[in-house]
Amino acid sequence: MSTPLLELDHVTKRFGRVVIAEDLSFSVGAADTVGIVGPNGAGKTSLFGLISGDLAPGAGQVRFAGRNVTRLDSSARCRLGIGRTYQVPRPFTDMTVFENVLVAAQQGGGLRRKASYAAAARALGMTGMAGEANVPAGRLGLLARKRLEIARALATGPQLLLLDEVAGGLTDPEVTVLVEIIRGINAEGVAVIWIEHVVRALTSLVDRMTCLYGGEFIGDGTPAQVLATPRVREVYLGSEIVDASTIEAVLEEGEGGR
Ligand SMILES: Nc1ncnc2c1ncn2[C@@H]1O[C@H](COP(=O)(O)OP(=O)(O)OP(=O)(O)O)[C@@H](O)[C@H]1O
Repeated sequence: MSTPLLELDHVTKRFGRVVIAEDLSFSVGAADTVGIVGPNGAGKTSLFGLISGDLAPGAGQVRFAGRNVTRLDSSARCRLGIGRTYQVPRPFTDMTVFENVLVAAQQGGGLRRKASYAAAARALGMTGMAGEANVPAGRLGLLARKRLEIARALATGPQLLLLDEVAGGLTDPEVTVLVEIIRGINAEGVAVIWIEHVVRALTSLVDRMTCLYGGEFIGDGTPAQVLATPRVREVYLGSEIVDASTIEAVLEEGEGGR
């Protein structure tokens, strides 16, 4: 079997008494699509921090493309091919869309002038933002801001793209647009790990789903398998984020809801 693109090996992280990651082991292959669900405070964004290098684990190892990256910071990991979006995007609002993406290609991806322009243009093309290249980022609507956030991550040239709740706040048709953009990125060979509360968006894309709760995985399998897991249903029951009827509807639509 080929080496997975990403491997977490018994990773643990605590902030004082708060357990963020408890002995997590997890692997993702090249071009895989993995969805991560879990209630608020489950440790999902922190998991991204551990993968991207924004957080250092207390114990365990993170490997990327067969290399131990545990001690590398986020900029070094980004240059190796781990790109991420943030739950609260912070574009440079006075800069144009193109300039924002160019900065990501140069600062995040470490690309030089000509290559950075090409990467920025490609990222805008893949996210459907080419027509807004000269618009100041501060003037964008919500969907365009989400596209820009993805374009910024894409411009760094990732082999692995971490998406943190990019569908939040969008209408159903907008979510569909976003899913198609992500599908297109994945079709280019980029592995995607997507944290999302909008379960329907996830189930329309991912092959595999995991559920995080209290810093532990309580489900890992196809979306239908995970959503049918009693423990997963239990933690979501009464949740305002994903109600039981949404899970039922996804399950009724069949394996993965696709
Ligand atoms: N720097 C920090 N110091 C202390 N506690 C932290 C820190 N960062 C996160 N936490 C705590 O760790 C837990 C997990 O947070 P995290 O943001 O990873 O959860 P999440 O699953 O992404 O939640 P949400 O769905 O609300 O975004 C929370 O209890 C949070 O308050």
